[in-house]
Amino acid sequence: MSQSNVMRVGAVNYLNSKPLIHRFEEHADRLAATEPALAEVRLLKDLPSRLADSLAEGRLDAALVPAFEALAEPTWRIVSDACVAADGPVSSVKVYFRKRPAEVRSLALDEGSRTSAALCRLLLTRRVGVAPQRTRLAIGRGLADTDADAVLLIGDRAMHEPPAALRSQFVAEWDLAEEWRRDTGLPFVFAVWAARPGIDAAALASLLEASRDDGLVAFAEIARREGPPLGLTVEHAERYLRQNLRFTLGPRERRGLELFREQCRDAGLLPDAPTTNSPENPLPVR
Ligand SMILES: C=C(O[C@@H]1C=C(C(=O)O)C=C[C@H]1O)C(=O)O
Repeated sequence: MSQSNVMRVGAVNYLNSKPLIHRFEEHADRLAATEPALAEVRLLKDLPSRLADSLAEGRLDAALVPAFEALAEPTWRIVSDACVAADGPVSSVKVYFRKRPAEVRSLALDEGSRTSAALCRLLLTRRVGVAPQRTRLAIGRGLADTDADAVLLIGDRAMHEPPAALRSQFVAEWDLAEEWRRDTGLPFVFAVWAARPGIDAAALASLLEASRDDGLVAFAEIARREGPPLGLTVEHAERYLRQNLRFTLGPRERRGLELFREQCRDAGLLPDAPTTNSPENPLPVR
């Protein structure tokens, strides 16, 4: 906990995370009556990659972080079974190829991503044996701003179809959760709630679970509020929340996450050492 007894919680600022923080402040106020750790909770929103950095640097006490970072950082705990996952196409994590995957030498990676960036590298290595030079695609940039052979886009900006003229530059397109599912038969977990040591994990978990459970029955309301400002129809936004995404770390999601950890270790993207919530330190059970 920070010195002032404020619990600083960071959430991803994409549409895909809204159901996880539905009426978060109201739930925090209600639970504060019985949970002293929740007496003062502050919610901040940022890109997933920056949330992981802020948690690592002590600017946050807990955050919805890229699953890859949660697996990499041994001192964090995954504190909730609320997550951002997909069991089939996710529709907001796309790789656009200017060359056939086996010929890719340069890869531009969305600045907001850590998990999808690792998954993209993993799939390219495992499927076609390439390890391209990586560059960063800054958050304000798009497909037209890079001439990399392949480009990873995630989140809200990946939900819009590229205009036809731009699209014609690309020879292939991967939806990474769909590709993962094709190879493994399992869901893919993009983000999980992680906390620094010393945080009242049980109190925080009750808040995260209450918000998520409320969000799960509010897709229509969230889509109406959040879709149009992003340039999405309400129907599109609701379909995305309802059909593409999964918000609970169930047994299959856990298996997907463990397999991702194993494959990242095999590929040298994660250390061999025990990491967060590894079998030595299991994932939270509902
Ligand atoms: C499904 C998505 O999941 C996000 C992808 C992340 C990543 O690649 O590191 C991190 C957090 C998630 O919110 C998306 O942004 O489209």
